[in-house]
Formats: sequence, C-alpha cells, structure tokens
Amino acid sequence: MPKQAKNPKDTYTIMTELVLPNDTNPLNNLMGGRLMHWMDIVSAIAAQKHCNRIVVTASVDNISFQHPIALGDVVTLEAKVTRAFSSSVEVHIVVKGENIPSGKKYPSNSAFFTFVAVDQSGRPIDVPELIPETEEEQELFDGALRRRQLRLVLGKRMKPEEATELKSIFKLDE
Ligand SMILES: CC(=O)SCCNC(=O)CCNC(=O)[C@H](O)C(C)(C)COP(=O)(O)OP(=O)(O)OC[C@H]1O[C@@H](n2cnc3c(N)ncnc32)[C@H](O)[C@@H]1OP(=O)(O)O
Repeated sequence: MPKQAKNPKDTYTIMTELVLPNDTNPLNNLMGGRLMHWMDIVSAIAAQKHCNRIVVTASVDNISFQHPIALGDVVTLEAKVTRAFSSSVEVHIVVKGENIPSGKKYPSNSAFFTFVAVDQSGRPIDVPELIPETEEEQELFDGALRRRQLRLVLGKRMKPEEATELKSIFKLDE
C-alpha cells in the first residue's frame, strides 16, 4: 500500500438532487438510468477521495429499485468506501427519497460499485488501505471480500474453486 491508510469517514460523500421533468418516465417517476448515473458519480467521488487518483468504474452489483421516486421529490445519495484491495475499492451507496411538502422520507435502493485506481495511461495502481472504525463499517468490510469473490467469479476473473469465502458460506468442501 503506497499511501497512508484512511477510514471510511474520509471517503463519505453526499449528493442531493431534485427530480425534474426531464429526469422522469411517463409515470412521472425518476428514471432508473438517471438514478444509476447519479449513483456512479457519487460513488466515483467517494472512491477518488480514498485513492487520490483517477478511478474507473469496474463493476456494479445488482441494483433493485424498492420504491419509485416521484417528480418534485428530493433524492439523497450517500457513498462510502467499504474496503480497499490492491488497486480496487468497493463503495456502498444508499439512496433515499424525500417529499418535502409532506415530510415523508423513504428508502429507494442501495448498491455496491467497484472502482479501480489507474495512472494516466489507464493502468491499475495500488491504493491505500482502508481501516473500518464503527461496527457497521466493520460488517461492510468483512462482507466485501465475499462480494468481491462473487463478482469476480461471475465476471470470469476468478475460478469458483479459488473463491474461498464463497466456499465457506456454501460449505462446498463438506
Ligand atoms: C468513472 C467511470 O464511469 S469510468 C467508465 C466506465 N469504466 C471503464 O471504462 C473501465 C474499463 N475497464 C478498464 O479500464 C479495465 O478493465 C480495469 C482498469 C477496470 C481493470 O484493468 P485490468 O487490466 O483488467 O486489470 P487487472 O486484471 O490487473 O485488475 C485490476 C483490478 O481490477 C479489478 N477488476 C477487474 N475487473 C473487475 C470486475 N469486473 N469487477 C470487479 N473488479 C474488477 C481486479 O479485481 C483488480 O483489483 P485488485 O487490484 O484490487 O485486486
């Protein structure tokens, strides 16, 4: 690890958007694609805060939309790095909606994005270590290895038999 270790709070990023007519589908709800664009931006900023480098989006885990966000509502996206590996970092993003006139706040969705820090030529470079501080950060940190192995196996970048964390969950050796 080339640089001083950081804590998740050093990477915390919050972004607030208002759903305007140009962001919506024919039902007057926020389009999924627009939300994913905002999620990519907020998480890339969190990853950059950790790496102090250019980062590229390497993968996006599954995103399910629990609750539509209506025209005129406010969207809050919060992102934090959960774990750093060699050149990659995992970022957790939580999205909430808010209808200000009624005071109603509701969860919309959450996701994990993976970013890779690269040099000016686009080659991966090492990133600093991330040290969790709170219990929640430790849980996200612990789960990150499992999620990493799952996405690398699905992306055919790791053989299933090398995914030790997944094997222990499914008890494949027994
Ligand atoms: C911010 C933006 O929106 S950028 C635009 C969208 N994104 C892009 O254009 C990225 C295009 N892809 C790339 O440039 C390359 O594939 C890179 C930089 C992501 C990886 O480059 P590679 O030469 O394959 O690198 P390599 O195999 O050495 O892997 C580097 C790291 O990427 C990680 N990685 C590569 N592919 C994936 C993937 N699909 N999912 C998760 N992590 C991945 C590896 O696990 C490794 O992480 P580690 O160093 O922490 O162990």
